[in-house]
Amino acid sequence: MDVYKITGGRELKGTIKVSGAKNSAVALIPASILAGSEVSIEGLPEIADVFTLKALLEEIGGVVTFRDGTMTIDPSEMIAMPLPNGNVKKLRASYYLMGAMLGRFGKAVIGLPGGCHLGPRPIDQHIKGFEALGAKVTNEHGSIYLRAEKLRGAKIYLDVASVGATINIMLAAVLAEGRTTIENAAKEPEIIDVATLLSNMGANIKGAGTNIIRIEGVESLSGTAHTIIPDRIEAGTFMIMAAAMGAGVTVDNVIPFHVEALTAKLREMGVDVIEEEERIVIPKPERPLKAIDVKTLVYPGFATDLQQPMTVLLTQAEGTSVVTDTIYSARFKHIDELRRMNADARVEGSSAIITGPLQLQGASVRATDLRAGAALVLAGLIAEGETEVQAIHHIERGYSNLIGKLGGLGADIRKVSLPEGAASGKDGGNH
Ligand SMILES: CC(=O)N[C@H]1[C@@H](OP(=O)(O)OP(=O)(O)OC[C@H]2O[C@@H](n3ccc(=O)[nH]c3=O)[C@H](O)[C@@H]2O)O[C@H](CO)[C@@H](O)[C@@H]1O
Ligand SMILES: C=C(OP(=O)(O)O)C(=O)O
Repeated sequence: MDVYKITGGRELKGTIKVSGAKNSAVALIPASILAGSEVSIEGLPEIADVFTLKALLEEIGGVVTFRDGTMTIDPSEMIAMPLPNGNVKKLRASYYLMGAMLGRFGKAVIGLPGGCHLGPRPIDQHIKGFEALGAKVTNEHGSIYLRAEKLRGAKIYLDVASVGATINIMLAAVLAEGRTTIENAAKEPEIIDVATLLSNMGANIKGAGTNIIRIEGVESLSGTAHTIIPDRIEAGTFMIMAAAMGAGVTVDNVIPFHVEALTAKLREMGVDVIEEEERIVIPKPERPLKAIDVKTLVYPGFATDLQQPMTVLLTQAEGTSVVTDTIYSARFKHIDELRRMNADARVEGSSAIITGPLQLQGASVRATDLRAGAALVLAGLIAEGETEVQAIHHIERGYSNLIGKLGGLGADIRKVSLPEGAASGKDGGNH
């Protein structure tokens, strides 16, 4: 079993480079299924979710290479192979295979997806969209079966502005006959990135990034080359780490506009955030930081994916902070682990209440999901003594070379392989 061991208390200093966006990557790779010829995507992060999607494309007959962050995918020999089990269960975003395979083949069988356990993660809006386009959708023995004689454009109103449903409906609609309108569409930057790839493949999409997306179906799509956007959540994680332990940190390869909600909140805490064209500089913050309230919202609001690392930073702020997650109200499993590390934090309904500042203490803790893992790494960087973070497979689904990147800033963090059952104190099992 692999764990991260962190000796806390070291200042972070220097430049840290952000990788390509996980939440774009996991949609761009399935989007390649729709092309008639080779697609290449540059700047992909080397994370478990990307390797799993590569394996899934190979399972359906894709010829895929992945070197130095560039994936080339030849989709021409792909077939509508059912994918009820195995790799599809390893990530939430395997649900994008539904839209892409339905669009290309008029059918798909995809096992219900995995991903982080953040409470219920329904896909009813995806299904509503597929049905509106003319697909018959059934759930048989834990797999979603999608079949369509012919997909026809439709007007679809999303009851919730879901990123996943917006992208999945775009994937299914680009080759459908006629016009599709997605109303109350989500506006996240990853949606624009996917629409850009599809447009460069020959799709006709207007309005991505606004709440109404219009798609005119086309006959066919062809291969293209695309460079992925930077990961705003990874960038935000590093900004929060810099606010907590930085002595002058530059976060490189970030679109400052994408992290504005976080920037505003850090400034409210008293952290100086300097925005440059593709970089953000955080000089050593003055102490004490101020307590603040945070509410997660759909983009451009404060991202739910940054809520967990933010709660750790707030243990270092003076006063009481309230963090409310309106997207995933149960995304607080890391709070119990933080309490083990001496944090004064508790959960009430969909909020975490944190009082600081308190000296965190190293402990053996377990990542319950991806961003909980990043939060615990941050807690380890702050804490006095050694912290062992278990279940790091969650972290490696979404952060590329985290150890190397933080080590480059001066953190004392290493990955250690322990014999099964040898982790300190707690069990390290999978969920
Ligand atoms: C709005 C938001 O912050 N979305 C984030 C969420 O997206 P993720 O794709 O997980 O979630 P969605 O944006 O699809 O869903 C947002 C909300 O709508 C609900 N829902 C979704 C689909 C559906 O069919 N029915 C339904 O009720 C969800 O339960 C959730 O409360 O996590 C992703 C990865 O962590 C992030 O990239 C997204 O930015
Ligand atoms: C929860 C996340 O990932 P996923 O939706 O892929 O589980 C995340 O990116 O924070």
